[in-house]
This record gives sequence, structure tokens and C-alpha cells, in this order.
Amino acid sequence: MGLSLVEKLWARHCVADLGDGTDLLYIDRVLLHERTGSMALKGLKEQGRAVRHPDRAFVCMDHIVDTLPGRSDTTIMPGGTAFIQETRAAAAEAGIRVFDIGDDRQGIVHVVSPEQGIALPGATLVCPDSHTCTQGGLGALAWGIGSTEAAHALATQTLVVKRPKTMRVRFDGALPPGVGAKDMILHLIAAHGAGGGAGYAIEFTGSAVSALSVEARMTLCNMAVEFAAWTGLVAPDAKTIDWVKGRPFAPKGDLWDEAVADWRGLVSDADAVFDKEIRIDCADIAPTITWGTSPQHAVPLTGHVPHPDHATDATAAQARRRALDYMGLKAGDALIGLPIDGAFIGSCTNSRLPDLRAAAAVLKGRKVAAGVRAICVPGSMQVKAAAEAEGLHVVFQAAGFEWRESGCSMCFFAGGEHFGKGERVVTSTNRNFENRQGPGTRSHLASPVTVAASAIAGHIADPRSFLGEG
Ligand SMILES: CC(C)[C@H](C(=O)O)[C@@H](O)C(=O)O
Ligand code: SF4
Repeated sequence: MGLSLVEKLWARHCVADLGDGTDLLYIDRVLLHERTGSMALKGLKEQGRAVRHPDRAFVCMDHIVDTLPGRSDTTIMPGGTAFIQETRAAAAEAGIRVFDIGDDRQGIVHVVSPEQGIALPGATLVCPDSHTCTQGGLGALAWGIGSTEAAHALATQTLVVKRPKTMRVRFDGALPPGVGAKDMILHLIAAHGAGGGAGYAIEFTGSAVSALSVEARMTLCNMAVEFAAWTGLVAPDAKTIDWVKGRPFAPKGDLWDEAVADWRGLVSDADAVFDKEIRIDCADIAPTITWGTSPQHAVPLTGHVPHPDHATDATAAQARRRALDYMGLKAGDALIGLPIDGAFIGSCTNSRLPDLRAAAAVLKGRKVAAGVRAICVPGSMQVKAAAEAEGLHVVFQAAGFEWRESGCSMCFFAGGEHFGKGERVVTSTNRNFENRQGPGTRSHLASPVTVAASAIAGHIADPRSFLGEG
């Protein structure tokens, strides 16, 4: 019997079988950010332990830092400065590199790591952050851990990990116009439930996944955790190798040739057996948007808010009622046409260059509707610079979008930047829980083109009508 890609990567990194369904795995890279990484570094210090390979650990300042131009260590989030400064000091003491405020490589950790060539195909990579799975888009085995585990990984370059079950999600056929990776993953979660991936490492395959850009594959993998999966990945191919080539921390010279020869073999065997298989015909995927407070509360953009009584069970029905109340909606409401207060393009889900290009194509020559606060936060300062080199910032700003410095920003409210109470926001982020983007803020998850189209219209709108395809 052949092996799946996840099984192959697992075997390569397995140091010891601990005999209880867990293995000790070798960890190639440890990533940290100032929110949880600070705790990992502090824990390590308290235990009197050193970082085993400081050159294999990296810190990004992303969660707490402000994204307004002219920012400093001072933060809107009360107490935020301490997180930033303590992390910086602890990293310096441990000899760990920091992509700090003011560094032209600063940005959201899951954007920065691939972009810098830190995440590589076949590598194991951990970070005390649930969206570490984003980096599976390059064919890395990347997963989120807790701060205590991060301290362990820093001290030993290993981790005890429970063997996951394997799942293959195959997207067959071509994507219809106006449909992208965000719609694919929302469609999957809506169809199989927000718990559908629990306990699995998912490999995304199929012609539609092969056709995606490397950045879009990261969007797909980013939300594997919103499907409750342990992680998600896409096997590296020629596109991936091309994408990684020349990145600052990627191998160079002979090492590069060796790496490429190895990466070419990183595929699931033809006779690999998965614990679960899901097939999706891409012709069935429409631009998709959430109406409620779970990623599974997603429907085609042209659809309506479903009735709570049509949920699968009483608990789900109750969750739907609560979501309707929080979102200020009722069963049967059309999504298209719902007036909005905010539009947000950013986050580790959808803030890379192709996302900004796609949104700019909708915004070009148009204006954000009166009363809509529209914000674009590029995923990294490198993305920002690349976007500016093509003039995308001019398009965003002329349309009436704020054009910010990089960071997590309004993806996640922890006392810092946020939208207002009761405000309805169409957002390219990955979580629509209550209060996620601000106290009482109502978040509708969608693709960057849907966010752009809605910002222009002043209400939830179909991007296809703006792209001349609808
Ligand atoms: C703060 C951090 C630990 C958290 C996560 O783990 O994902 C955040 O990034 C999020 O998206 O909610
Ligand atoms: S952008 Fe959002 S989802 Fe991504 S790491 Fe930051 S807070 Fe978490």
C-alpha cells in the first residue's frame, strides 16, 4: 500500500514512536508572534532552558501592533506595548531573529514565513497560532500549537504529536468566473460542517487546486482549521518550486538543486489510502458568503439566510437562532442588498498580492459608497511594497479605501483596532464569531472581490456584476 504525502512527511520527521498513538517529531522551524510567542519565551526562561537552534526560530510582530501609518510601540490595545517590548527583549536574549515594526519584512507571520522562504515544501513548522496551517499551501507540514508546546519546541526542536487521520479533498473541474479559493473553502465547510475535518490532516488535490496560484493554495489551507482539521496542505509542484526560488531563507546553489530533486517526490502515491475522501465538483461552487457566526453558516452569495428549523439538529438550530439575533437578520433574508458599514481586506487568509490585485480590478475607477468604512491591510510590508510598485495603492485610495501598514489589524479584536457595535462588515478574514472584529460587530466572510464589490455598492454585492461576468 502506498503512502499519502502527510504520511511521508510524518515518517521523515519521526524521531520516536511513543507507543500510545503519539510520535516525537522533529520540528524544522518554530515561528512566534508577540501575542503568544512572548509567553513561550517567558516560559522557557522560567524553566531555565535555552533555545536549541535560535537560527531556526523567527518572531513576527503582527497581532498587537497598530497598522496606522506612523505607528510605534504604542498601541491602541491597552497593555499592548508590554507584549511588543517583552517579546523583542526575550527574542534578542535568545538570539532569535525578529521581523519588527519598521523592518520592511514585517507582517503577518503566515504571510511573512512563506514569503521569506522560511516555510519550505516538506518542512515541519509550528507556531503558537491556529492559522499556521496556511503554510501548508507550499507543501509544508505546518500546524498550530500552544505556548507551552512552543517552549518545548524551542528547547528541543521536537514535539510530541498525536498521529492524525488522513483526508483527501479533491476539487474537480474548473472554477466558475468570480469564484476563488475563499469560496472553495467556505463551500466545503458549509457542506460538511465546521467540525467536518476534526482529527484529520487534509490534502487538497484536484485540477482546480493545481490551477490555483501558490497564494490561493495558502488561502485554502488557511481555513483548514476553521474546518477543525489538524492541518491542510497541497503537494508542491513546479509552480511551488518556482515560487520558492530565490526567497531570502530558501536554499541556494547546490543545496537548492538537492532540495528541488527531493521536493519533486513529495506527492501521495497513486495507491495511497486515505481515511476519508471528499470530492467536490467546482461547477457547483458559487461566490460564497457567511450569514451567521460560524464558518459553516455560509451560502451562495445569491442565496438567502436559511431557516433555523432546517438545521441538522436542535443544537444547530439553536446556534442558528442565536446567530440570526446577533447578526440582525431573519430567515429568508437575501444576502445581496444587505446594507453594510464596513469593508475589510486583510488577514492571513486573503491579503497577499493576487488578493489585492483582484480587489483592485473591481475598485478601479469606482468609489466606495458613502457611509462605508473601507480598509485594506496588506499581509506584509513586502506585499505592500509590491502592491505599491504596481500602483495598487493608488487604486485603493482613489476608491476611498484606507491603505495601512501590515498586521492582523481588524481580523481579530483583542482590545485594539476594531469595527463598531452592530456594524455590518464584509471581510476577507477567516472568523466570524461574535465580537471577532469588534464588540458587537457583524462579520460576513467572503472573498476579496466580494468585499470590494460590496464596498462600492454599499451593500452585499456580487463581484461578477463588477467584473462584467454576471
Ligand atoms: C492570537 C492567536 C493565538 C490566534 C490564533 O491562534 O489563531 C489568532 O491569530 C486568531 O486568529 O484568532
Ligand atoms: S490575520 Fe487574523 S487569523 Fe491570521 S494570524 Fe492574525 S489574527 Fe490570526
